Amino acid sequence: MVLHMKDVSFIRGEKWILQHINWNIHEGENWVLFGLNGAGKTALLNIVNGYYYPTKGKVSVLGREFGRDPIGGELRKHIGFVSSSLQQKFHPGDNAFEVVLSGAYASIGLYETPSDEIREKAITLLKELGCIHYANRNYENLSQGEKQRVLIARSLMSNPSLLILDEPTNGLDFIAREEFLETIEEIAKKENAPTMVYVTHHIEEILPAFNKTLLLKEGTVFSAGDTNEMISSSKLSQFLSLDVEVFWKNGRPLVSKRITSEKLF
Ligand SMILES: Nc1ncnc2c1ncn2[C@@H]1O[C@H](COP(=O)(O)OP(=O)(O)OP(=O)(O)O)[C@@H](O)[C@H]1O
Repeated sequence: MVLHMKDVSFIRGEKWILQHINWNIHEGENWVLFGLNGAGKTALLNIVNGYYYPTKGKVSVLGREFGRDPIGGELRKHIGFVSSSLQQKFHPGDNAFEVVLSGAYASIGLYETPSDEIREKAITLLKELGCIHYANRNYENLSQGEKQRVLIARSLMSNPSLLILDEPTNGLDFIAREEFLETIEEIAKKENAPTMVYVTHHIEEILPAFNKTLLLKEGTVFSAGDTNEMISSSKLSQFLSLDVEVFWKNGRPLVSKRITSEKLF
């Protein structure tokens, strides 16, 4: 089991941000975590990463139970994390190669001297992700799309068992987004691919590899299961409290608000 959450609730101040979350992720599944702004996605990810401790309930990540086993840097080495929120954290002056190398240590910044093997691995990943030609450039000067590719290479340095992609296409233009999604699809097809969790509020980004979806609404699980059942016109209309239609093209969904015939004329 990659993730096991049983009746997890989380309070901040007076506000219950998450309530009664039950979520199991098995090996071989890739999940979309879908929810509108303020649904609690970031809070849920922070619990998975061990940054927040649940107020109630049980959480196990990669077989380690929070509260029983030590959770920290060691666990985080097995969890790849790609989020544009990470981008501001790197030290000014670090180049793309150094950012990728730091993934081997799950650290922000490079504090150890990487072995030749680690350097080779970073170079291989930079090549695979099409970023080798800007490896020596200052990370902070790269475009959003370039930065996100570098972050994926960084996240794969430690061969993670779980890869979390937190709204990874933020700030990408259409072409950069589609290229980025192709890369994710390729990672999913690899032997020993990590289990992936893709967090988004954009339905059209749901790739065929993501066979499971959790719909999170106001801090609770609205529904969870096979993606084709979750991302259907009827389910999403209930979830969004808006009459919508879902169309599938090349294994990817598109959603639009249903227009009544009265409004057409
Ligand atoms: N420290 C806090 N104290 C009080 N409320 C908080 C705190 N942190 C988050 N919240 C609230 O909890 C709710 C869930 O926030 P969260 O950031 O997890 O949502 P999200 O689904 O990631 O949203 P978005 O898509 O906008 O990033 C929001 O209403 C937010 O205002």
